[in-house]
Formats: sequence, C-alpha cells, structure tokens
Amino acid sequence: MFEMPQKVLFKHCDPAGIVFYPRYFEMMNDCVEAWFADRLEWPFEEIHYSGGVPTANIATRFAAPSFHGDQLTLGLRVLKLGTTSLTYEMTATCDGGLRFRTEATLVYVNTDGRPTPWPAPAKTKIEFEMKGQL
Ligand SMILES: CC(C)(COP(=O)(O)OP(=O)(O)OC[C@H]1O[C@@H](n2cnc3c(N)ncnc32)[C@H](O)[C@@H]1OP(=O)(O)O)[C@@H](O)C(=O)NCCC(=O)NCCSC(=O)c1cc(O)c2ccccc2c1O
Repeated sequence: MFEMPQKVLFKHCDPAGIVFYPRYFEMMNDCVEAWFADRLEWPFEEIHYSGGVPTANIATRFAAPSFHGDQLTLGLRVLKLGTTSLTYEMTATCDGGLRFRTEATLVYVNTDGRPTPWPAPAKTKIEFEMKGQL
C-alpha cells in the first residue's frame, strides 16, 4: 500500500472545525498525484503531455469526522487494472481509526479525451505494484 501523511490544516475545516468533504476529495487527488509520481515515476505534469486520468466513478464512506490538527494517513491500493482504467481503494486513518474509505476508477485518456490503453511502462509498474513488488 502507498501511504501519504496529511495533517488537517485550518484551510480544510468548516466553521464547525471539521473537514469539509470537498477538501477530502482534494486530499484524495493529492494522494493519487503522489502515487503516480513516486510509484510510477510518471508525474501528472508529464501525463498531461499525452492525455490525462479523469475520474469516471467514485464512492466514499465518511466514517468519522476529522478535526484541525489531526494527523491523517492516506493509503492507496490498486484493486483492478483494466485496459484503459484503474480502480483503487483509498483510506484515511488517524490513530488507527477510519475517517473515510473511497473506491474510485480513473481512465487514461488521450488529448481528445478518449479512453486509451495504458502505456506499457506504466502498465508494468502498476502490475508490479499490485503484486507488492514496487
Ligand atoms: C472517463 C471517460 C473518458 C470514459 O469514457 P467512456 O464513458 O466513453 O468510457 P468507456 O465506456 O469507453 O470505458 C472506458 C473504460 O472506463 C471504464 N469505465 C467507464 N465508466 C466507468 C464507471 N462509471 N465506473 C467504472 N469504470 C468505468 C470502463 O470499464 C473501461 O475500462 P477498461 O479498463 O475496460 O478500458 C468519460 O466517461 C468522461 O470523460 N467522463 C467525465 C470525467 C470527469 O469529468 N470526471 C470528473 C472531473 S475530471 C477529474 O476528476 C480529473 C481530471 C483530470 O484531468 C485529472 C488529471 C490527473 C489526475 C486526476 C484528474 C482528475 O481526477
């Protein structure tokens, strides 16, 4: 599993002092961006020369609120690699307690926005990652 620490900052919180859910979606995207850069060595700024990886589907369970100052750990695990798509699970935990679990599917698209097979180097690295070899 790929892990990313994320402290809950003032900018993430609503007037009730808990994380406002759109900020969670930004944290999720930050974790996906870090995973592409660190594990696949294919950062978004390079992906965008040839296309992009928009999210086709996402479902999230918010299990417990997070508060300003909480030290979250976001964990990403690939569940399924398709021809053009990738489905991952992501969790956020704090002191062992679950804050959210999400399952999302990204699709690799070309510059016209159409689904395109994953390039071979990325596919190989994702397959290694799924076997726990990266
Ligand atoms: C995403 C689409 C381009 C898919 O096109 P289409 O619907 O025509 O897909 P196909 O039927 O050809 O299937 C291709 C492939 O996708 C899988 N799939 C499609 N729909 C789903 C679904 N609902 N759930 C799960 N899987 C799905 C399908 O099984 C096929 O898989 P294979 O592996 O077998 O090939 C099109 O739908 C589209 O453009 N949707 C809108 C996307 C969007 O606007 N998303 C929200 C905002 S954008 C966004 O979130 C985002 C944008 C970026 O530029 C990013 C860049 C970098 C990182 C993240 C980004 C990001 O999150």
